[in-house]
Amino acid sequence: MLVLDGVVKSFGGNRAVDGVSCSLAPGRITGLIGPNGAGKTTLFNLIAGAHRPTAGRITLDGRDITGLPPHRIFAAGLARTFQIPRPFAAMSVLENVMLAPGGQAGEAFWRNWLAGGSVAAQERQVRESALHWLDFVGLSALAAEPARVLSGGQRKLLELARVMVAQPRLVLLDEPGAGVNPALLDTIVDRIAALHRQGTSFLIIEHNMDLVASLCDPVLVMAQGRLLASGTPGDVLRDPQVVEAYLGATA
Ligand SMILES: Nc1ncnc2c1ncn2[C@@H]1O[C@H](COP(=O)(O)OP(=O)(O)OP(=O)(O)O)[C@@H](O)[C@H]1O
Repeated sequence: MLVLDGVVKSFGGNRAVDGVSCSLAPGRITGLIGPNGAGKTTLFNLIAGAHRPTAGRITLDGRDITGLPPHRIFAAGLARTFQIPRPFAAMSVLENVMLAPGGQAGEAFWRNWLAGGSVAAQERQVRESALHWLDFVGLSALAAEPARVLSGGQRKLLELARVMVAQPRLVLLDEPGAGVNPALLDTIVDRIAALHRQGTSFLIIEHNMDLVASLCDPVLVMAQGRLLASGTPGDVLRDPQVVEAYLGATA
């Protein structure tokens, strides 16, 4: 569903992503692991349109999305969450979920997204959908609270609800397990698995190997901007090149 062909991103002389080619099959939860600075987040930024590739091509379901702005890529069915979610602290949890993604003027975005009807009817539709997804991630009881009361893990769940309102086919999650307490981590894993069963595909950057092993197959490994290995979680974690890349990065 997503194909990367020779994707490069240079920052000055530093090739943060150095010729990555791979394809993601639909219906999978693909993991993306690698030591700090390997280029994982930069690759996400390229796929989601936050950065323009220096070279290479990215296609989504056969459509060239290389260099498109984030809101166009989102509208094409690809959503992403951030490593450190920053909800609008003073707005309610529900209002945060109702916000249009990608810095769009909310009203105009949803008007294009939804078919016909009055503005009031459309707002009702977005609100109902937001409430549904809040319930799905277990945050309904906090809908009216300001987002500032949410813990790190709850903010991750809020982000998940927020992207699901537009029903993307492929979701990029940047470290869903980072800074999340063990009880909420189980909820996050369970919700991702449920969305996967309902047909959503995922690409997940994660350092928590338990999370990777329980959700992801296949797993892609990046090191120094390049794709180093891919396979089942068991295979890649046993791969001597992968072990060396991690040890080298911490040496
Ligand atoms: N906007 C930028 N300008 C300059 N250099 C950047 C920029 N973004 C990333 N880099 C560099 O690109 C390289 C890859 O960084 P990136 O954040 O993609 O790695 P990562 O694999 O996501 O790491 P982590 O696991 O620590 O999040 C690093 O050397 C980083 O310093």
